[in-house]
Amino acid sequence: MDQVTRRFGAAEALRGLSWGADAGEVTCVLGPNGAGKTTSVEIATGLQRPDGGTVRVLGTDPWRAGADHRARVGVMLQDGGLPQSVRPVALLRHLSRFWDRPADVDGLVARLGIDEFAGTTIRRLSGGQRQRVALAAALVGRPQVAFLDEPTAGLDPHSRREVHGIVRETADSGAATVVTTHSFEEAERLADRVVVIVRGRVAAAGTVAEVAGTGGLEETYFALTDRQEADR
Ligand SMILES: Nc1ncnc2c1ncn2[C@@H]1O[C@H](COP(=O)(O)OP(=O)(O)OP(=O)(O)O)[C@@H](O)[C@H]1O
Repeated sequence: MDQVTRRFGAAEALRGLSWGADAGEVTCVLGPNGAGKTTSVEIATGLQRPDGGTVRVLGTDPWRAGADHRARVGVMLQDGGLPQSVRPVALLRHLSRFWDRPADVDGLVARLGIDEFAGTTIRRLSGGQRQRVALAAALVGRPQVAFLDEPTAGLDPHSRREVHGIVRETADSGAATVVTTHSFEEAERLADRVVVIVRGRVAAAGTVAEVAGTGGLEETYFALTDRQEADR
């Protein structure tokens, strides 16, 4: 996306935001609460329309994109948006039928431990369980681009490890894989590239080594965000 702006009333959520993600790479998007990460993911997936700037995903404007484009883009949002009264495996099987070559549902179910709560409706799942179903739902169509909004937030260590493996494999299979996170450890472990968003603008972008420099990602992050806070 290039020079994207988005305002909500008087609040400028995105103030000329420009960043990209390449195929075959994990791009981790970091930034304080309210920086604009979710807004930019929702714009990139066509769920919100930007006020200004240019957005292209697989060469297409996501706001105007049709079903063919949307079938090639996987998205996991923070609040899930899953149907509440369905059981998880039934949901994933149902979704998998939208694609000619879906992912192996049984494999995803086993890896994410979804079989342990297969008989429970989504309404009654714990937060972390629901999140694992939302991740599987985002990836079941083997998307060429995956937007995963805080996929590991609140997950237990085993689930987090499994999600890291799945994210890596998604990128290795060729997908541009965008992951928002508040975890430096996660970004350092997973990311090929890092984008730091502060108050609706990109404060730093590049490989982990480029952004982290000699001091490490955490130190760089605090230097960038403390400075921006001081600029308010
Ligand atoms: N629908 C809306 N109406 C009004 N303000 C909104 C709306 N959506 C987002 N905002 C505001 O836009 C800014 C960016 O929010 P966004 O959710 O993109 O942040 P974020 O970086 O994803 O934060 P977090 O780390 O908390 O998930 C915030 O100030 C938020 O209050």
